[in-house]
Amino acid sequence: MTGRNMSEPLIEIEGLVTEFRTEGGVVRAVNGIDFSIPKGGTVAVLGESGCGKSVTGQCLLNLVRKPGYIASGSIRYHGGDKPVDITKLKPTSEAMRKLRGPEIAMIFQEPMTSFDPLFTVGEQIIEMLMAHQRFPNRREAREHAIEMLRKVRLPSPEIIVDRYPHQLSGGMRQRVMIALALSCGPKLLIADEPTTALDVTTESQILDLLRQLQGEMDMAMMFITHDLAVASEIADEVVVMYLGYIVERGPVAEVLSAPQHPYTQALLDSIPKLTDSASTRLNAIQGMVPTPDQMPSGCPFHTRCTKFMAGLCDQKLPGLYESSAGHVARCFLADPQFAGAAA
Ligand SMILES: Nc1ncnc2c1ncn2[C@@H]1O[C@H](COP(=O)(O)OP(=O)(O)OP(=O)(O)O)[C@@H](O)[C@H]1O
Repeated sequence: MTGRNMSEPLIEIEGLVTEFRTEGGVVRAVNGIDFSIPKGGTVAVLGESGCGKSVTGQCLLNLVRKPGYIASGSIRYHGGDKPVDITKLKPTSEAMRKLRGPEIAMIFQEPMTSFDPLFTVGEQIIEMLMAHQRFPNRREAREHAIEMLRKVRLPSPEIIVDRYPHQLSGGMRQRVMIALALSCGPKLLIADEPTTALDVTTESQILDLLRQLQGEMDMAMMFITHDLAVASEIADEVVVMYLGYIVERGPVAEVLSAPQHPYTQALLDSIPKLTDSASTRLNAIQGMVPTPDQMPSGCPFHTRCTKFMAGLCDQKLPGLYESSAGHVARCFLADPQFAGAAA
């Protein structure tokens, strides 16, 4: 995190709703979410599979594929001369192409999806740089490509630049994908589970690398993960999603030390602690995330919640209640008025 003013937003998401048309009808994958990503800061978007994290990332790049679409809400980007609402741009427009890549880049769990197997990694970085007119000729673009490979701490970048993706190990490919994503100097990097497929040592090296590059390049990050430990390592703020809703949001230290939502508490209980003995059983969250076409009434989490209150949680959707500055949770138990009445 750089020393800049954390209140200066790079991205402001307001009331974002994303739907998919399916045979069974319209389902909502993202359900009216609001959050900001500060310039130079890192926000982790956390939740189990199917909670809407990746779709949120796709919305920021205006890349939601049919049968999906952004139904309402706004995503304001403040990285240029004047703010632009990404949801108002056509996905194929010139304006969107200028944002996607050079301003907002994305990395994924599986680097091979980012590469064309028929071209060397160097050629692919050079293509990206030439497409966005970053260099007058390919020779200078190649120099920059080698520089980027060096920046992601790859050994012998002058050799790796001429390698094909399949000639590299998983960890190396991940570094090359980061080099490709960062080659145009984006102001925001969306990282969608980039370390999930890696072993623990490589994961920790890639997280360190991302943190260092973020500081060097003064870049914001939206880090999508199902892993609370990873979120705690990398993020300043955390947004916890469940079935397309934000159920808790706040500074990472606050959310982890004083989680307000039973879902966040359950996620915390399900990760191993250093003090656990080898025989300690982890408390997996009971049941599974329902699909959005089977959205429970009331609170989306009530069907799995250990603190479920019949007649309330299954009837009414809780609002977002603030427990401390900037820390909110969508649970009646976090409502100071409710807590006061129950006491
Ligand atoms: N192509 C699609 N067609 C229909 N529904 C979709 C499609 N893509 C996503 N969805 C819906 O959006 C929901 C959220 O998906 P999303 O990929 O954002 O979840 P996620 O939290 O990122 O989980 P994962 O880590 O498994 O990707 C899914 O449960 C699904 O109902």
